[in-house]
Amino acid sequence: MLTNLKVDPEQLPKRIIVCGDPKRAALIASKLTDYRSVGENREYHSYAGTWKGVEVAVVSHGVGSPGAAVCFEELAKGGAQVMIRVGTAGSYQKEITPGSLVISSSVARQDGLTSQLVPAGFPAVADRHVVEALAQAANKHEANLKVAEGITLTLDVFYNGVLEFPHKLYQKAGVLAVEMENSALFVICALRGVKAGSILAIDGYADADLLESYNPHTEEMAKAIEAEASIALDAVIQVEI
Ligand SMILES: O=P(O)(O)O[C@H]1O[C@H](CO)[C@@H](O)[C@H]1O
Ligand SMILES: O=c1cc[nH]c(=O)[nH]1
Repeated sequence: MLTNLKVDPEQLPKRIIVCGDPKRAALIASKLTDYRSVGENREYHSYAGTWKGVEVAVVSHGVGSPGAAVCFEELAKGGAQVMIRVGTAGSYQKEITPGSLVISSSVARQDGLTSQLVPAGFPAVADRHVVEALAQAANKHEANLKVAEGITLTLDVFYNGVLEFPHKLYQKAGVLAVEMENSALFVICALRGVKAGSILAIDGYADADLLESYNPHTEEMAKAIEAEASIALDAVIQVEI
């Protein structure tokens, strides 16, 4: 039994969609045929079912890299071979508009978790086959969906304190968007031999005052999350394992 997930590895498919919000996990799982809960503990809600005839799991990992890392490590221990994160992120670039999607090809590691796992020079990169599968699945999705691909940032901070966020630097460097768990996903999957990728729905501009403006509960976001979920499910069954 996986200790924190409380999932029996025998019940865990090798192709897994991960996402922060347990309610999003339930929503994605509801798209599967014969979906069932295979475990529930803390923020970790796990489901299994089939997508187009292939066994897939959907697991929530909560907010922030440390808690998410526990989830990713246990999934790897449980036999995961592909993990795709279906997340949300704030945009750094004017043309990456709210409601659009970003496929993260690699991550700038500004989280505390991975710096306690690997040296500073260790890269956080998605598996190229997963990136390709996501790009192809996105291409086949509805024509007017905006999808970009590139470098994203993982931070630990969501609401600011007294220090400046590094937003302007990363914006200048061409980073597309910021979120809070991809660094942990890409590093842990690289260490454990799991193919990883991530697709993110953009919920606004990250350099706005989030305490005032953050609202991921809009119809536009529901549509974007629905689209990224279908794209990720199509991609996760395409990758060779
Ligand atoms: O929507 P999820 O997948 O949780 O991703 C983003 O949303 C949360 C912040 O609200 C953080 O977990 C961030 O990474
Ligand atoms: O980490 C996150 C997630 C969504 N939106 C943001 O601005 N930041």
